[in-house]
Amino acid sequence: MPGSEELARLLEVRGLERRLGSGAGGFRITVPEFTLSAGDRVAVVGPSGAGKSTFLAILALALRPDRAAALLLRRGLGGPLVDAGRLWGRGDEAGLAALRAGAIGYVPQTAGLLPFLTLRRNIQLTQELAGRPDPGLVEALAARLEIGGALDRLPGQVSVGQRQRAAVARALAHRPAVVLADEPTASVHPSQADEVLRLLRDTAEAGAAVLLSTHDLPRAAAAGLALLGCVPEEGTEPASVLRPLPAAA
Ligand SMILES: Nc1ncnc2c1ncn2[C@@H]1O[C@H](COP(=O)(O)OP(=O)(O)OP(=O)(O)O)[C@@H](O)[C@H]1O
Repeated sequence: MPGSEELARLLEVRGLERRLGSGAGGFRITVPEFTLSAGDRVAVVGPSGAGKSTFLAILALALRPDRAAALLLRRGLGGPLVDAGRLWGRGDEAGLAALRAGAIGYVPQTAGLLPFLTLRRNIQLTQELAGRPDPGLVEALAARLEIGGALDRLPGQVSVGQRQRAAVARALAHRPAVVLADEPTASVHPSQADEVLRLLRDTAEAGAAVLLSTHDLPRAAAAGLALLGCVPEEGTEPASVLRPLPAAA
């Protein structure tokens, strides 16, 4: 019988590797072991170009790993751990799409909103794909992220910060088990950045796991996030490894 710690585990990675490009112009990222459980809040930190976005894109199932001894995701507490590595291996695009839609909320670094849909429709999209419509939650997220007045505008008609906050709302609107946010506070005003972090904290307290990347180590540490380092490795080619870091003093 699995223990309660195992049942709370929402994401599990072991022996993961991905290479981008080749030779001196290439890059390799390795993740020996990484897990996220319900309630976890983790910040990936590291220098620019160290591989934070690549790591998040792999976990979001947007980028295929070259090798993964385990890449497991759970759609929610009580559900089974699904082997995404096996889905990649057998080219099961429908299975991967269902796992992305049901388990993951992803904020890409450049927001990734569809330009021909209003902010409201962009946010509703994750609810539709997951089969969890909830117009009240769209309104509540928009109000909290201060984009309520912009919901019926297109992404091209709002500021970069408003687009980024809409991307955060879209990633949370379907109540995913795992939230992956690539620098979600990079383009927003400092007071709104704190509110984004509070919203992600509340999301974790409601039973999700939250992993974000950031260059703002002081804000992440002050918000009580655990730190995961994307650490450049010495060697013949540019490479990084993901390792837990001690809590910042
Ligand atoms: N297609 C590619 N071919 C070769 N190298 C690539 C490719 N795409 C990205 N890279 C390299 O992979 C490394 C990791 O990039 P990534 O965007 O994941 O870093 P990051 O830590 O998120 O950076 P930043 O903090 O600046 O956003 C970089 O050194 C980048 O130059």
